[in-house]
Amino acid sequence: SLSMIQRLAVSLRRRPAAAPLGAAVRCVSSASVNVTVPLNFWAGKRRTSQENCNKENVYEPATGRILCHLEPCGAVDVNQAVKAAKSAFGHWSKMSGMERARIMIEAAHIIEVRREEIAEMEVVNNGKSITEARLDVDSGRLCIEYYAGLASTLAGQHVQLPGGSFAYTRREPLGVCVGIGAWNYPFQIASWKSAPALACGNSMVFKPSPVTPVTAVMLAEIYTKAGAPEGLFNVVQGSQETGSLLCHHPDVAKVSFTGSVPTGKKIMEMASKGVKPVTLELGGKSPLLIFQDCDLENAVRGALMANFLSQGQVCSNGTRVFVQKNILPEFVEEIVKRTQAIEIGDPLLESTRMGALVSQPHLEKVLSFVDQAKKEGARVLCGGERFVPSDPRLKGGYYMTPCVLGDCTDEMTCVKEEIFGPVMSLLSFETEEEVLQRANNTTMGLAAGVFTRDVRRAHRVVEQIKAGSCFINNYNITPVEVPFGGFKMSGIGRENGQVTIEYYSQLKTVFVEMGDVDSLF
Ligand SMILES: NC(=O)c1ccc[n+]([C@@H]2O[C@H](COP(=O)([O-])OP(=O)(O)OC[C@H]3O[C@@H](n4cnc5c(N)ncnc54)[C@H](O)[C@@H]3O)[C@@H](O)[C@H]2O)c1
Ligand SMILES: C[N+](C)(C)CCCC=O
Repeated sequence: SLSMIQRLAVSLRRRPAAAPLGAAVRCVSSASVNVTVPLNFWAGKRRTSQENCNKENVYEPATGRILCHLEPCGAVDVNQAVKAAKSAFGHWSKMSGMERARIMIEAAHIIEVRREEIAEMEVVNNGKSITEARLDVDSGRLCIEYYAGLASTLAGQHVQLPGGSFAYTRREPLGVCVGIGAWNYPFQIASWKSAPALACGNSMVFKPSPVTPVTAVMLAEIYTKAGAPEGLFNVVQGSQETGSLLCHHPDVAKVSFTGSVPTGKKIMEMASKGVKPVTLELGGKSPLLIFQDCDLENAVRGALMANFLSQGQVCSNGTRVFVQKNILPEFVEEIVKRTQAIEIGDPLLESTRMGALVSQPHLEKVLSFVDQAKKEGARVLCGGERFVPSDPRLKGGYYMTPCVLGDCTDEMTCVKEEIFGPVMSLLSFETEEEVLQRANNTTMGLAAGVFTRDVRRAHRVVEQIKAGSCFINNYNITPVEVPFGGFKMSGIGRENGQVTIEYYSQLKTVFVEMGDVDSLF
């Protein structure tokens, strides 16, 4: 039961703290870190590529400096990683759920001990604030703890058949699973994918985004240190070519992908060649519905959480903020005031609430969405401009001021397309029926939010919203105990929650005959 595993978790916590691993970096500051260790990892060790690849620059978003070089994996490296995962699968899949749980709980414990170090590296590689990075690390750890708890509960069913015969089902792992991640939550995504996969007895080869390759390798080291068999969790670096090699590999049983809709379609197409199941966690353009009977203070807080976490680079963001006409002026005044007060700057400072966007090209893309919105008639109520911090070390960083766009209409590009930056679009509405129709008028369906004090309205509205995660009087919380994933083009399958066990395992039915074969021949 869960309580038994919780007791196990507590008993492991009482053990002495794990010693920091080799590549530990403490107390970093922006512009001070250079990552020189190899970033590929298979069969229990960090590895340099065995191929003559062209190294790619990886940047520190806060400063624009080169942080490290990435060696993309080609076919030889990918084969090595998959071979290691296949070998580890043989051993891991034979272990009991309790045995697997023990190692996963130990990994969670090491993450807890190394929380600050992992969070700092996430900041240095991604640009988000240290405050948020700590929460991401916690979410990764909690996910591993949660699935450790479920590992020992995996079970089949016994079915009585006539004449004393019976059948039973076995819940079995799939084999080598591939995880492919986006750059916005590098450590959290690697944890959210590996935790259910490993709990079910699978092994994994994970490919992070080439923009943020650093922290997934730390997770690989942690699993190894926790006692996982060599090859259980491997990391191969690279872009499309590496991802494509993984999806097509004959020894890969499943692909779990987090990223954009266009790439998700390609992943599905590649996986279909081998009839491999896919989990797709894709983009969104989610609506946030603010009714006049809401608690306005909470609605403003919700809208800020729905738009500005991680510099607005969040798949589930509620970027289409529909506000009921009567409260629009009051809402605008408050949201603009609070948005202008967001502290932008060095993401490693405790006071910073908004760090740097992930890359120079991405910053330019987001700013061009703001320009386009202006051309199409939206009014910039605040922000939407490049920001240069006063600290000379940060002058080359990728900062912008968070933006609120007023006078938006449903046809504008800023309202139709995922911007993936700190840009909130405000839309006015009059009736519940009208706003529901407009909210659902999108090809995406990842999330949605509603702020109202009317409990009946709240449930009536979420029932009609076509989205995988609906928030009532809150936004962008993702406890690992509940499923997360999209409707429509926002994805297939779910991450987190008990249901994800089904996406990383398969049922075998065994028929047992207790009498003679009743042959027709
Ligand atoms: N639903 C979710 O849970 C979730 C979470 C985070 C991000 N996202 C989405 O991710 C997007 C932003 O992330 P991104 O820019 O890294 O996305 P992306 O689609 O460009 O890349 C995602 C990953 O796919 C890899 N990739 C790209 N082309 C590939 C190919 N042909 N074959 C195999 N792999 C390939 C990339 O190297 C990267 O690792 C946004 O649309 C966002 O909404 C969704
Ligand atoms: C933890 N958040 C902020 C809800 C992010 C979920 C993952 C999507 O990008």
